[in-house]
Amino acid sequence: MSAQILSGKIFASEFKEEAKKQVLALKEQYNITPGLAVIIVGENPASKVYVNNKHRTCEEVGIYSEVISMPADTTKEQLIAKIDELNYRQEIHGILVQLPLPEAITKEEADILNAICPLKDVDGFHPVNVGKLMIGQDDGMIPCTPYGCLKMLQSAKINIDGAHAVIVGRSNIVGKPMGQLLLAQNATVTICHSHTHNLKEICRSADILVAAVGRPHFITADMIKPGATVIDVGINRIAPKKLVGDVDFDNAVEVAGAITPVPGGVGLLTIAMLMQNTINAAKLQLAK
Ligand SMILES: Nc1nc(=O)c2c([nH]1)NC[C@@H]1CN(c3ccc(C(=O)N[C@@H](CCC(=O)O)C(=O)O)cc3)C=[N+]21
Ligand SMILES: [Mg+2]
Repeated sequence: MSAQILSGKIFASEFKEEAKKQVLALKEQYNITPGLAVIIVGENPASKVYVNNKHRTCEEVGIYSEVISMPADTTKEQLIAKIDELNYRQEIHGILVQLPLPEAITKEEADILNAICPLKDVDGFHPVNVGKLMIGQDDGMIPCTPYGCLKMLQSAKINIDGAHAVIVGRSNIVGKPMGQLLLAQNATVTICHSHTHNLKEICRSADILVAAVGRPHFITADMIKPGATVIDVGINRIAPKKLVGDVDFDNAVEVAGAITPVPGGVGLLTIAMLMQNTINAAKLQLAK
């Protein structure tokens, strides 16, 4: 039997509808429009596509959005000065610095992201928000991709409590926060990576398998337990117009119980949750 396809398009439109309602309610009750500022440094073509998608989605949901383009030779100090300006602007509730940064300032990434006020950190990358997620304090920002994956699992009524969740990949953006979120929902969590022994056997014991490796077709059908839920977080551009995930979808779909496609999967959820985080940020700032 072929797996249920977990369509990012359908879940994202559900989450965006929820976001729209909250935007209207904020307007009605407090006369506030959530505002998002996205900073893009340099000329990365993929980044431009993503930033445009974010801007368009803001319009769709009713969020005010500003895209701030800075030249590739922007210094760390100039970028932090811009972030600081946005930290102080009341109508901006969320700040996102699009990654990757140009090579010249890649090494300063931590200092740059730490300059964002944690209350406006809609990526959830600031150490304060990472810490809040770790200790289960629910007034922080949750990174958009894992947040979207969790919301999708809940919306699809896939059991998390007591399930074995195996995450392949230990990045700060996906693997680690995904593990914390699933743990908070009472999953038994295993995080695997490039040094893991017996990867295939561990993956095969997963009820929920999250692939966030960054290698095309890394997860093959023989690594999947029949009936398992497979979430593919990979976005690998293997040709100018050809995007594939980390999962060998065509074969995996015959084994899994439910599976996300690429494209049309988790990427769309990521943007939808950025909308939700901007709204959450506006609500948090209202309370302060
Ligand atoms: N500070 C920061 N925050 C991010 O959240 C962030 C970032 N930097 N840098 C790059 C990654 C990547 N990312 C994606 C967002 C949407 C899609 C998406 O919408 N994908 C669609 C279409 C993709 C396409 O066709 O190009 C899909 O999968 O169907 C993908 C990837 C956010 N990122
Ligand atoms: Mg099947």
